[in-house]
Amino acid sequence: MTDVESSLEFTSSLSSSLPPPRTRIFKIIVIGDSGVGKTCLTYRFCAGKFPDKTEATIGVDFRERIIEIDGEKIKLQLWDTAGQERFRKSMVQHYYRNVHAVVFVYDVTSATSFRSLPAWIEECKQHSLGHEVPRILVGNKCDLRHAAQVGTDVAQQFADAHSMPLFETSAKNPQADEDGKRSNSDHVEAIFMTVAHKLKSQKPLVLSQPAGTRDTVLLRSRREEEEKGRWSCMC
Ligand SMILES: Nc1nc2c(ncn2[C@@H]2O[C@H](COP(=O)(O)OP(=O)(O)OP(=O)(O)O)[C@@H](O)[C@H]2O)c(=O)[nH]1
Repeated sequence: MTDVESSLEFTSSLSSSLPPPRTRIFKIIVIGDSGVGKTCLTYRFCAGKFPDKTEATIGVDFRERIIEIDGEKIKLQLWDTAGQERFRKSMVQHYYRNVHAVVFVYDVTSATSFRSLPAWIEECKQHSLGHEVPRILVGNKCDLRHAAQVGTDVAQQFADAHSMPLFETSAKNPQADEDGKRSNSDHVEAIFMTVAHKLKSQKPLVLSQPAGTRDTVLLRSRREEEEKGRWSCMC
């Protein structure tokens, strides 16, 4: 055996004895009034489609997706929280524990849901979520443009005032942009990928199973569960 061969053999036996790389998990909470489309947005990102039917979230639903950025697999754990006060009460403390990012959602066809945003921001503040936690603002249901009550300019002003990027999107209908290439469904992807890129530069906070082993299976089985029904928790 040559020196090169023996060194290759050594390297390969070394790498097989090293523990497999671990996947970082990031918890992202999605909040906003009831009916703005939090379930549909998270489902679209994790299951790749608009759900056939939804019901008001009770407590919280979890959805997960593993994505790869710059060669590293990271897991986004989306907490789809209940918008209705009566379904939130017992859970609120859990929502805000160890949060890595927040997605605020309003419905572009509901001025009320937009007016509620300061209250959602205040709730975050009361649970000690500082400005170091990345936050983004999402105006959903853009496929219903004709019924819009919240203009982009007003939403952008609000986003700027709170130092958040604004995305307007539709969890439902991909609509071709003027150039005919991009669509609102790309925005759903872009929204969570933007968050992921921000999180990627953070230190590992929670470690899960080795990448590419149980996580993938877990994700698949959860997707299957999504197909069958809901997977929720009221803790
Ligand atoms: N047209 C349109 N309808 C949407 C869109 N997203 C959600 N919806 C509809 O809006 C309704 C509420 O959607 P959900 O995703 O359940 O809303 P939610 O914010 O999770 O509501 P809670 O669980 O009560 O907090 C459902 O009837 C959805 O089909 C969208 O982008 N376009």
